Amino acid sequence: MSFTQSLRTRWEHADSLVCVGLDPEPARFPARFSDTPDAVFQFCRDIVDATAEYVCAFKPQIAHFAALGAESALLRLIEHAHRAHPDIPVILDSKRGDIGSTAAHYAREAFDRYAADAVTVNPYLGHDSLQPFLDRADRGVVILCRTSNPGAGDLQDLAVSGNGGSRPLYQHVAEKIARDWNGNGNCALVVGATWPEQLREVRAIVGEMPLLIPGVGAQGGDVAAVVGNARSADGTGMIVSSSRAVLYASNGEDYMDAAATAARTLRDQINRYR
Ligand SMILES: O=C(O)c1cc(=O)[nH]c(=O)n1[C@@H]1O[C@H](COP(=O)(O)O)[C@@H](O)[C@H]1O
Repeated sequence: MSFTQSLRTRWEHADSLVCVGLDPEPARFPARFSDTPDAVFQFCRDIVDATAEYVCAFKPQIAHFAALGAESALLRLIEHAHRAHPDIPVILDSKRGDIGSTAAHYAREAFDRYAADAVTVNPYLGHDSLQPFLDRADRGVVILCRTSNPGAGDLQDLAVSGNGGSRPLYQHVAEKIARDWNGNGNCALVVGATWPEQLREVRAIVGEMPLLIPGVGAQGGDVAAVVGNARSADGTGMIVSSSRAVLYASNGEDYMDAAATAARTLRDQINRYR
């Protein structure tokens, strides 16, 4: 089943639009992991198992593993997620973007080495730089559009002209991808939860395309505004992602229960508004 199909199936069967982001920071792990050599894998595995019931996707962030030299933990974590929770797609967050010949290696890294169902990428090198990802029709290509960070507008809001008018670059990106780059139907866009107005603009441009929406929880995005502005016509269309607010809901012995409660609460909050 393709990424897009498995996402839609999971939205329906789990009745959840929540994605749990896996951003390991060992200094924030519960004390029981302090002498555990394989702490990164074990902590993330516990979070995956504790929250699986409440999510439509998992999103491991590659730098959080690579900076610790923990690529093997990332590999085993994705393997575990596929084996234990085969209906839940895994989005590798690596925000890649390079010339086509190098991009082909990044696509193999994400889809073949790590066996991710989808990957985040940066569109600013242009269409050919994403072609190796787009060609993998069964996998998802999740493309940065209007990011959640405070400086997102520095470049993404610059006015660009085309089609007889002028508009912000992120809107041009959204239209280009929806109209020209999504021939395999495997694209999704990243728009931060911290920008509800821009979410509304992007939804109006892209129709039913899935939006990955990070920025609720630790970054303070408002769930009601996100859902009101970003849901698709059928009340889905969103992968609302939270990392730290779920992972580090407790650093005590109850860390799994606390993470499960945080994921369930977010699911219920989203469902109230859609
Ligand atoms: O692509 C992403 O996932 C992403 C895009 C974006 O615009 N903003 C953003 O925060 N992210 C990622 O989403 C996660 C957010 O983590 P929390 O703020 O802890 O929920 C981090 O792993 C970020 O790298």
